[in-house]
Amino acid sequence: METAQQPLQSVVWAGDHLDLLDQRLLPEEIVYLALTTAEDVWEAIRHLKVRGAPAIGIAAAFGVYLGVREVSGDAEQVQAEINRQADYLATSRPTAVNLFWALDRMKAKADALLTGEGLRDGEVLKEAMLSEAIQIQAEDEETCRLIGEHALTLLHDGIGVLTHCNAGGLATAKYGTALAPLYLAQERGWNVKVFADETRPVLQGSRLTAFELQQAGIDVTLICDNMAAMVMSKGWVQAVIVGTDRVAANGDVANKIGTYGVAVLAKAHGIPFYVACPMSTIDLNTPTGAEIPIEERNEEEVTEGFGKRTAPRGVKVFNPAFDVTPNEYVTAIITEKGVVQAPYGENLRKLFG
Ligand SMILES: CSC[C@H]1O[C@H](OP(=O)(O)O)[C@H](O)[C@@H]1O
Repeated sequence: METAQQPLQSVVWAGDHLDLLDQRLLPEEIVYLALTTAEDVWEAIRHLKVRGAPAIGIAAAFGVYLGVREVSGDAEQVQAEINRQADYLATSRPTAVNLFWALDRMKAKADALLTGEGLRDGEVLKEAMLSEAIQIQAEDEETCRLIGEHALTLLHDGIGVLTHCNAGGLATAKYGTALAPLYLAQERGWNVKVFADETRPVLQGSRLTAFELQQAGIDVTLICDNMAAMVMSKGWVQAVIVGTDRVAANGDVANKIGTYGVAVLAKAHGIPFYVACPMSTIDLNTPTGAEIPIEERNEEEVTEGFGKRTAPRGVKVFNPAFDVTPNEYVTAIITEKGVVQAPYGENLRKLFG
């Protein structure tokens, strides 16, 4: 799926360091940071320089390699450091399961080489970690393309789509999850009108989604989060499609704060609410949304903005970065293996075979 204007890549392996697009500076500045240590990657994830569940997992995978590449010793000594670096990177953010999925995959790869193939050479193991991180990124690009193909079967030429936050190329290896079908629709010459919620308080919608889609030449209208109801009431939206950071085994969906409200509005207006995600975002080990850890972030994200303080000093602030949409509001979950509908408990388990 080649589009005229490909979205910027958020994570780029540069041969001996990681070039990472500092998404905090978008849309005004396009700045790539050269990361050389696991600490650099931890800090980039924590402070949303890189964000979006798949992109976080990809960055963390490279972070494991950056964390062990200077270590000397045999394979067992290097494996111990791999596990230590993975456990450290796992503390950067709590909600997006792709972070833990990617780190577990790096640890499992090392374990398979040592126990399965009897690897003893530490240098070979380090190179295997780099290869695995590169593989994770390459697989995510293909996964997002497939998600786009399946999602497109639910949309049509001339449709109005509303999305919340950014689940585009900036949140993944390329193409995105929720935005993937929009790029594909453009390639097919469809006329799709997108309404992008600005997504307070960090404004991923206005800063990132509106930026990505405008760069791609896709018809996007930016709205404040509190305008979604009116836009739906005017009949301008025929589908909502969002990404997610973790889908529980029963189909409850954790996503950017405000998503639950959009899902309730969609139901109230009889509009389908679709969630697009790779299987790596589906966490069968978390039974329901109640068990998904919800990250709370600094109050300054809420009280500072537009270059000045926008709230009285000392006021109490609640700043959850995510909320959970109960599965009964989810029309379908779109993955690289196809579209999943309720009953989610049974059908998500089937997805994994
Ligand atoms: C394709 S995952 C995108 C997902 O990640 C965002 O969260 P954050 O920007 O805080 O990393 C948001 O929940 C998006 O839906």
